[in-house]
Formats: sequence, C-alpha cells, structure tokens
Amino acid sequence: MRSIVKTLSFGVKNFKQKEKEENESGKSATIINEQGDFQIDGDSDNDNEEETLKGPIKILSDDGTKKKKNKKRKAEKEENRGAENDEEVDKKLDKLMGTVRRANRIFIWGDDVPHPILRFEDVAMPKHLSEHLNETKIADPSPIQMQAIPLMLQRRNVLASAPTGSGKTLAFVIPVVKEITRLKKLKKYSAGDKLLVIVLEPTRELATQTFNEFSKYAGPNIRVACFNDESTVPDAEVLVSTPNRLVYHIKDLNTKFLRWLIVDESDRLFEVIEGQEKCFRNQLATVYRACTGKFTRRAFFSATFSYEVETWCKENIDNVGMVCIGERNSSNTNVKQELQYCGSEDGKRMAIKTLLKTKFSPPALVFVQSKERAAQLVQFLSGIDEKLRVDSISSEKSDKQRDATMEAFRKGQLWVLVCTELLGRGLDLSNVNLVINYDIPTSIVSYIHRIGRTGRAGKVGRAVTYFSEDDLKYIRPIATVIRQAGFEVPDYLLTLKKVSRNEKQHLLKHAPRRQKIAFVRSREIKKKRRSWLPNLKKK
Ligand SMILES: Nc1ncnc2c1ncn2[C@@H]1O[C@H](COP(=O)(O)OP(=O)(O)OP(=O)(O)O)[C@@H](O)[C@H]1O
Repeated sequence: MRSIVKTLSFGVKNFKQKEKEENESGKSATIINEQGDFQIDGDSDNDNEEETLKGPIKILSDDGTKKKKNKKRKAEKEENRGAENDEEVDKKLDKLMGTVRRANRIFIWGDDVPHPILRFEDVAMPKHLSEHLNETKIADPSPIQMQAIPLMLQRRNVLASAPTGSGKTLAFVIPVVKEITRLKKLKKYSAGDKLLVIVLEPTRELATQTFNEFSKYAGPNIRVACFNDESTVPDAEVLVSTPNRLVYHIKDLNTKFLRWLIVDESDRLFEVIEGQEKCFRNQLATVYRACTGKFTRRAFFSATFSYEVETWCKENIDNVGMVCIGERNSSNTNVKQELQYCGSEDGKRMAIKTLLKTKFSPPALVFVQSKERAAQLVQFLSGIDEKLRVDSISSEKSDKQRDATMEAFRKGQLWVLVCTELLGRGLDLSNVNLVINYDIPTSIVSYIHRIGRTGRAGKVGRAVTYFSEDDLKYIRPIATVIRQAGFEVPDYLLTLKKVSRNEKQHLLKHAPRRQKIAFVRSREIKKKRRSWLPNLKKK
C-alpha cells in the first residue's frame, strides 16, 4: 500500500530514489521529465522490458548447468509475476483514484487525465510557495486543486470549473509558479526578462486581487505585474490584466516565450454583446491570436461555463483536459439561500430596513441592477440609521474611488457595500457574511456568482434574494437553483410559467424598470462618507 501512496503522490518528492527503484524493477509510474513536466514513465522503457520478457531465452554456454538454467527460469517467472502484479497495482490505483474523484465530486474529460493529488506535498513545491501555504494555513488541496494542478503540470490545455470560493486561483497559481521557478534555473530564463504568463480578468478589481495573490505565492524572484494604471506594458514574467488594457497594447507584447494564457472567469470573457466591437469575446480573440507561441498552453477557469465555451475549447484546442467539480452551473451549498417575496419596491425597502436593523451581522454586499439605483439605495440606507457605514461602488466612480472603497470594505470600515454586477464575480471578500440581492439577478449565472461572494473557502454564508410582483415572471430559474442546492422555496414558484428564451435575452439586455428607491442628494452622501473615511480625500 505504501507504494500505492507513493505513486499517488506522483513520487515527486522522492523522485530520485523512486526513479532508481522503478528503473531497477522496470515498473511504470508517473514521473517528472527533465523539463519538470509530468510524463508517463515506461513508455520507452516498457518496450524494452517487453522485448526482454518475450524474447528468446538465452542459452548459457559452457557454464550452463541445469542448476543455473533453473535459477534463470525461476527469476524470469518471478519477473513475469512482478509485471502482472504491477498491472494489478495500476488497476487498483485507478480504482482508488476513481473513488477519490467520486468522493470529491471531480468529473473529468480528456485523454490520459493524470491522477488527482491528495496533498500539496505530492508536487515538489518551490520553498516560497510551501512557506506561504503554511503561513496562510492552507493545509490540503481543494478538489479543483487536486485535479487542475497535475493537469497543468502535465502542460495540458485546461478547461476547469468549480464552485465559487473553492480555490480556483491557487489551482493555477501553484503550477505556474512551480513551472516558472524551474524555468528560471535555466540560463535562458534566468534574467527574468521574458513574458511567461498572461492572466486575463474581466474587471480591474479582480485583476488587482489576482495580482496580489500571485505576488504573495510567487515570492521575490518572479516578476509579477498588474497592468492597471501604466500607459506602457510593464516588464514582467507574469502579467495580470483586463482584456481591454491588454488589447490596446497588444503590439507591444512579446509572446514568443509565453507558457500560459490563463483566462479567469472564462465564460464572462466569452460573452458577446451585439453591436459592440469592444465586447469581451472580440478582445479575447485578439489576445488569443497574439498568444500562439510554440510553448503556449491555455487554461480557462470559471465557476460557471456554458456548453458553448466547452464545445469551442474541445473543437479548437488540442489536448484539452477538462475538470468540473460538482454539478455544472450549480450554486455553492455553503451559502444558505433564501427567497423573499416583498410585493413591491416599497416592500423591498421595508424588508432591507428590517433585516439591517434586526438580524444583521456585517459586512454585507447588496446587489442592485444599476449604478443609479446603487446611489439611491445608499441614500435610503444612510437615512435609516446615521451610524450605518454604507457606500456604493460602480463603474461610474473613478479608479481611485473604487480602490479606496474596496480597501475600506476589506478593512471592515464599511459595513454595507452596495454594488452593481461589477462586483458580482470573483472577488474574494472572505469575511462577507451576507449577500442581499436587492434587485433580482438577470440570469442564473449572475445569481451563482453574486451569492458566491459569501460562504467562501468552506465557510458558511447567507444570501437573501428579494422579488416583487413584477419579478414573478423571471423568478422560476432562480427558485429552481435554490431548490437544487437543498434550500426551501415555495412550491408555487416552481410551477410558474417557464421563462422563454426571448424573455431571458430581453432581461439580460434591459433590466426591469423600477420605481426609484430614493432621491439622491449627492452632497449629503459625500459628507457622510468623509466622516468615517478620513483618508479618502487625501487619496
Ligand atoms: N486548499 C485550500 N484550503 C483552504 N482555503 C483555500 C484553499 N485554496 C484557496 N483557499 C482560499 O479560498 C478563498 C477563495 O479562493 P478563490 O478566490 O481562489 O476562489 P474561486 O474558486 O476563484 O472563487 P470565484 O469563483 O468566486 O472566483 C481564498 O481566500 C483562498 O485563499
């Protein structure tokens, strides 16, 4: 069994010794090649081995006594038995890995998908990486990390999907940092002047977050940059950017040595907006076309992905390994989900007032359908309690304002952050206790991402979704997702008329018209914000 666990652990740690052992026994196992890439050992050696086993038995000359012949036959027999045993061990191992995958709800697609890892030690981590994992008390890989890390280390193109807050970022950061660390030992890469990795994120906030995460795990020897405010492409080995900024400078990029193009929130970046030249899909296409180097691999990550993205990847990218954790496009079951009927816009105002005054433990994220409504809700909430620290964030605000608000929210200076779809995806605000969908999300995908801002990294969270009489025609899909996650919804919601494709499309493009939440007096909001964010003006 020890040998099974060793093989399970890819033997990376004990590679040299293991390799010696395997060479001696002629066993087949997963090892790392010179380049540090995973490969199946024995592809070539096994051929030799078979030849030896099948080939004619050599007849010994003058010293070929019967005794010696018998000894040799016995040895050959044992060798044969050894090979059979190895086959059995492989079968048992595959079976065991099947059980591991089922237990962790890991679904795979593709040829020769490597076994999942069970511990981080199963891959030889650069020192800085393992130290940082220890510091952050991240002990065991999450299911997406168990499968995506070995896939990426095998240098496969990857399509990965796992629930919100399940550690997808580390699932690509770990193999990439490991690969760059290895490359940098080679003279060609030691100067650190080659662009090796591009990570695409749909928003500035997400790009900043991923940049911070990457920098922590990469350590001081890998040059990571976020392409946010600079007017020229920063000199870096890892570049995190929004597609918009990257496309603008695409001609300045040298992608010849690029090892990875990582598309985070990939389904979002596949979105097409009719009539908009600058939509994500077109921008992604431009970046994609610029990243076709010989060594470039692509990895697509998201909590949700459409069949369209999947089909595209399978048809257009060679050697794809696909991994999906749990059911596709399902919500995070660590989030306790509630649907609350409020009748009208007035009812919604009453509901949020009651919630924040009674059962509220901050911080909370509140989603509305537009930046105008975000400002209105801040005005309304500020009015119900002077002490309530509330602000909003939307694309209307300057980059500086957005950064300051995010920082205040992360530090706990802000208790309620009202936001638009801008913050719906990817942000890891680990302490958010409550998500309120003040205006219903316009799709299931949006619902899954929004409520995924709470209940992250195995913690529990709560999400409340308000709906009014006017929303009844759109609510059924959301009610279905909530029921599928195991939470209560009134039966009648599941028997409502199905939302037609046209209605869905319409809702995506035009949010429902709603009565105003409050009249905004912007001067008052600014005054209130300044009182608890004294540094904001300085910034
Ligand atoms: N193996 C792990 N064990 C415990 N915590 C982890 C592990 N891996 C990552 N985390 C933590 O989980 C949190 C969420 O991770 P991350 O932001 O990567 O989630 P995600 O899957 O990308 O979510 P989303 O789909 O919302 O973008 C982070 O704070 C991260 O540090």
